[in-house]
Amino acid sequence: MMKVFVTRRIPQEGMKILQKAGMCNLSVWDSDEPVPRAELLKGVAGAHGILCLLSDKIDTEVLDAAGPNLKVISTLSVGFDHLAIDEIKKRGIRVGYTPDVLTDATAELTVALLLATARRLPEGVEEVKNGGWSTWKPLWLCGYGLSGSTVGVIGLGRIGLAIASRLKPFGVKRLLYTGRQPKPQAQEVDGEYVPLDTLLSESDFVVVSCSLSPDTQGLCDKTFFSKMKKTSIFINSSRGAVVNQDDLFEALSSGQIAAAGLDVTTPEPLPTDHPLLTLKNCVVLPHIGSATYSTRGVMSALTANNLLAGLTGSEMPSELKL
Ligand SMILES: O=CC(=O)O
Repeated sequence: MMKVFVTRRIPQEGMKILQKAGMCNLSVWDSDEPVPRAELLKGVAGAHGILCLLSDKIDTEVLDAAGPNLKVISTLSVGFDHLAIDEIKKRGIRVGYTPDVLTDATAELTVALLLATARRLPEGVEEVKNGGWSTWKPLWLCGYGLSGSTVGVIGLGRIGLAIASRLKPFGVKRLLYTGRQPKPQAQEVDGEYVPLDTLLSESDFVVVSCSLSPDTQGLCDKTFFSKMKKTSIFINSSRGAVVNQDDLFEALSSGQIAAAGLDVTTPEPLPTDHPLLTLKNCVVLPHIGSATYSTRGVMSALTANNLLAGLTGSEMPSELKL
């Protein structure tokens, strides 16, 4: 039997696959809350496989605690910035992740967040509840629309492209994008590859959909926001650390940009007394991009199948090329 540590309660689709395989000695941190670090270090000792989440930092200390048996780390996420990839590669450990299966759900959520932010839905809902809705007023709760607008996507990967193709039918006039290189798939959305400065100065909506890497860490800072229009909206559904949140707070409170919608923050959860939460023009969601019942079930199954393939040395449905 192979020893497997699962760092959280996960949708049953994945657990059933692991149990049915009959080859795993399963140990599960059976809670909806994250495993404490000390329990993680204890739980992985001698493990052949680790099934983890994006909230578990898998670094040298965890790899050392697991020891030489460790063959595979399978993460229930498309992002892998929580994994010490260089060290994992050096040790010959394989990594499974969950691309593609969460693209639609995450793109949908990003569009919902963009519309909610641009049309000020949370503020409107609040006004209805607190009696602020006195009558129909021509100048009240006005926001910004997509029709005739320019949208800029930073990182036109799987999710960025899915966001762009959902936004286009709202009447978007120009779709700009940046990234390491032009993408042939951009044709599907008439995307124009432009320098970042052009994207920032011409877009009415700036949507961040890139992965977190040393290149993108802190990319959205004071200089970045200073290049955006005063009427433009900033949306991030990738990773919180792409944004300098102090600079974002400044840009939002000074009127440098119109509004921001974030599905990701640093840290997560964002403390309830965080300055960003005092702003009416900032909509913050609790990292729910992939949170549909069906998507989470499919992610769970894929994570389990990746893990099993890693344990048996066979081809993984979704292996991260290291
Ligand atoms: O953020 C979510 C993921 O990486 O799957």
